[in-house]
Amino acid sequence: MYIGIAAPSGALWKAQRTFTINALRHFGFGKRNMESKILEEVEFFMEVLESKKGRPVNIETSVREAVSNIICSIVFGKRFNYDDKIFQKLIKDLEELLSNPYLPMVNWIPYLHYVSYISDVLGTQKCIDLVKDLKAQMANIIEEHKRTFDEDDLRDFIDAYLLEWKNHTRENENNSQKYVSPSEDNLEGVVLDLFGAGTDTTASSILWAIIYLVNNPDVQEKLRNELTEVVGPNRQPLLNDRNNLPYCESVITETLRLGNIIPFSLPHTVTEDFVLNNYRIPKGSIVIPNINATLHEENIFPDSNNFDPSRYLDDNGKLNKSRENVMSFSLGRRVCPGESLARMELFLFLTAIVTRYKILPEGQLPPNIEGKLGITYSPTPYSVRFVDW
Ligand code: HEM
Repeated sequence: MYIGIAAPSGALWKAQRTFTINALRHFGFGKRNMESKILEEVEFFMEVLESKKGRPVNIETSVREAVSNIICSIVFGKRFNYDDKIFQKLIKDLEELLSNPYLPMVNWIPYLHYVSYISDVLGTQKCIDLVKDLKAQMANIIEEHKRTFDEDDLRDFIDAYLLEWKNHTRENENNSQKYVSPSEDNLEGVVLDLFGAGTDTTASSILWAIIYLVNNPDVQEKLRNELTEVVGPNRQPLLNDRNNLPYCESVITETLRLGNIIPFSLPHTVTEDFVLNNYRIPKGSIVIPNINATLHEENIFPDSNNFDPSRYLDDNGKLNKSRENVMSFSLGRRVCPGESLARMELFLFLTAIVTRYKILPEGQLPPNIEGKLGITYSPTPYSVRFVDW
């Protein structure tokens, strides 16, 4: 059975989420020492761009691999080489799963699963097979951890989870009042959720940022000017520089808004009957938060289809409050726990690229700004050129 973190509710969800957030923090999540892990990966990624020598390149797979390696190093305790066949298969399977255009519909209307008994027109059977396959790959990694587990030397998230499970089992043996805890059965699901959520989301956001910069050369120029004025042309910008780079922060916020990679968040279930604007919403209903509508609210984001980072700046070029209305990570108790990591990754990758390269279209026309909707909204494949400034 697949449980993970994003799917359950109630006590099981709470136990999974609390444990997961604490364990991720222990391994550097949201802390400054994440910076060196991300920068190590930025360097590998920049080597890929360097090797293209200004020729057109579709960087989708490289971006996904680079971003994925960061969550892999926290959860699995290691990064993979980009030509590692196992890693390539993981990334490919994940991409195929999340890009199925019918998957959101099947999530919202679960009865559609029955259609797959007649024919797999919606590709759901294919998705079930992909999840099985991905889980089997997670199981292999977990098995390897169990073989080499040492509770005095925790290497990563999987080890921390194994220890937590072991401790709860010991305690429950001596305690007649059993309580919900991370269970070993669910480890594959949790690890797969973290791998999926930590890979696809940020990678798609970086790919959107590049599209917007190529489509808006004036924004690219302004961003590069800010970086060279504040940081200089030869140094990699660091997280400490962030407060002095308001235009850069605005470009990232505008990418999160317009890129809008999870337009309908995740479906939530109503736990009690309630009334909203005279509509009765009974307990058990599935509610689909329309994040997309909030990100295109014309009163707050005038000319909302336009990529305009300056909307987050006041007359003195300082950040204003309107960026707090960009709810790409959702709100409330289920708000995305990966926000701070995602923002660090976006900042370090984007600034490394723009400090070093001018990004140009492959030919006459810039890449298409229409994306494709699966579980996430990601860009259609494109190629661009990275040319020394
Ligand atoms: C630009 C990047 C990202 C965006 C826009 C994003 C957005 C979201 C959104 C909208 C949700 C649904 C929240 C809800 O149910 O109300 C979510 C959930 C989640 N995200 Fe992210 N996310 C991003 C990156 C990440 C990263 C890097 C991780 C790494 C661990 C992550 C892990 C999760 C998890 C585990 C959940 C489920 C939380 C729960 O149900 O309690 N996300 N994210």
